[in-house]
Amino acid sequence: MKLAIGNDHAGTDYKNTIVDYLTSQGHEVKNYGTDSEESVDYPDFVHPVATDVEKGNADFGIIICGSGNGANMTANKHQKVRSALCWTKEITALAREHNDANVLSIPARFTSEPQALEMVKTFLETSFEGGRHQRRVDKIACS
Ligand SMILES: O=C(CO)[C@H](O)[C@H](O)[C@H](O)COP(=O)(O)O
Repeated sequence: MKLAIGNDHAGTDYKNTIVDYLTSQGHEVKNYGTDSEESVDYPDFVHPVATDVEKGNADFGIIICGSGNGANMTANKHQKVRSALCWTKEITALAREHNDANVLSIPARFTSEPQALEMVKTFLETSFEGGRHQRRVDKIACS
């Protein structure tokens, strides 16, 4: 898969672990995140991920900040992006099954690293169920 990942200073360690895992699995990963722990502004590192997903240059995006909220809000400004803030494997599976999420937002300061990795695996392995959920997803967009 083609994946795009972005993070601020709160997510650098998690990003490195996730990128190592994804590349070891043969995924193509574009890293838009900061590689430092110096304080930065999360929108600068999230908009490029959302743009890639929106334009079809990435199958999925993964974004990481301290709470996951700022990154999630930023990504969801993009028309074709459905970014889900997730903190458990179960919520992550539902974000794919019911919401057809195409971006996973991880709250690095409120999930363990193994749990974040588990969420990434679940996100990529879980399919959208369609059916009644498609109708609801179609109603999310406002133009
Ligand atoms: O969680 C975040 C945005 O939703 C960011 O990662 C920041 O860490 C958060 O805003 C806290 O800021 P700080 O500069 O790291 O104290």
